[in-house]
Amino acid sequence: MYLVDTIDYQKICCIIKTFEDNILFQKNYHSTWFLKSIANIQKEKYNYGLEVAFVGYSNSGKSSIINALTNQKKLAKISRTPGRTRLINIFSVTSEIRLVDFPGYGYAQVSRSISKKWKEMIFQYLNIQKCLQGLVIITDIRCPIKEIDELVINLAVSLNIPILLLLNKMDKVTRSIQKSKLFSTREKMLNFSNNINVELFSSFKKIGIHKLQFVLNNWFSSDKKLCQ
Ligand SMILES: Nc1nc2c(ncn2[C@@H]2O[C@H](COP(=O)(O)OP(=O)(O)OP(=O)(O)O)[C@@H](O)[C@H]2O)c(=O)[nH]1
Ligand SMILES: [Mg+2]
Repeated sequence: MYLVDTIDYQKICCIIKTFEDNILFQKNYHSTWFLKSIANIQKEKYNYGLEVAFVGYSNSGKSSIINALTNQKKLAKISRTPGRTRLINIFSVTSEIRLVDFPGYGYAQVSRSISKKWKEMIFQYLNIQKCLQGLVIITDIRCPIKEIDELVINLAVSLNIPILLLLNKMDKVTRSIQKSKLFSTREKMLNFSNNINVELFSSFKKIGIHKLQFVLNNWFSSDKKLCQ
C-alpha cells in the first residue's frame, strides 16, 4: 500500500513538473531574441548552456518554423527563394538556451562549393557541439526524404542525439496524404532507430507547435546538465 502511494506521488510530481516546464517555456519561446550570425562553427562554438539545431533541405521551412514557435513574424528571415539563410543564425530563448537555424543543405542554385561547405558545417557541428540537446530535421511533406537527410539522421543516431523529424507544409496536401506520409515516414525511420519522433507540421496554419514545444521542453528540461 505504502509502495503504491509512493509511486503515485512520484508520478504526480513528474506530471506537475512537465506541466510547469511547459508553461514556463511557452512564455520564454515567445520572447526569444536574435543573438548572432556566424559563418564558422569551429571558431564560434558555444561551450555553455543548451541548444537545439534546426536543419533540413533548402526551402523546407526551417526559419518559418522558428518564427511559428516563437510567435514572431520576422525573427528568422524567410524567403520563397531557396538558399536564403546563408549563415548560421543563433537565437536565445534564455541566456542559457539557444535555437540554431542552419542554412539549408543541397540547393542547385547555390554554387556547389557553398552547398558542400554548408553540409560539412552541419556534420562538423554535430560532431563537436557538446551543448546540443536535440536535432529538429525539417522536410517538405511533398518531397521524399533525401539522401543528405538520411546521412544527417545516421550521424545523429550514431552520436546519440535525439531527433524530431517534422513533415512541414502539411497544409499543401490532403488529409489522406498527410496520414499516409506520416505513417510511411515513421515506418522508414525505424530503419535508423526506434527513437525518432516524426510529426506533421504547418507553420502557415500553426499546426504542430505544441508538440514541437513539448519535445523541446523535454530536451531543455532542467534535469539536463548545462555544458560548460
Ligand atoms: N504552404 C506552406 N508554406 C510554408 C510553410 N512553411 C514555410 N513555407 C514557405 O516555404 C518557403 C521557405 O520558407 P523558409 O522558412 O525560408 O525555409 P528555409 O528552410 O529556412 O529556407 P532556407 O533558409 O533557404 O534553406 C517560404 O516561402 C515560406 O513561406 C508551411 O507550413 N506551409
Ligand atoms: Mg532559412
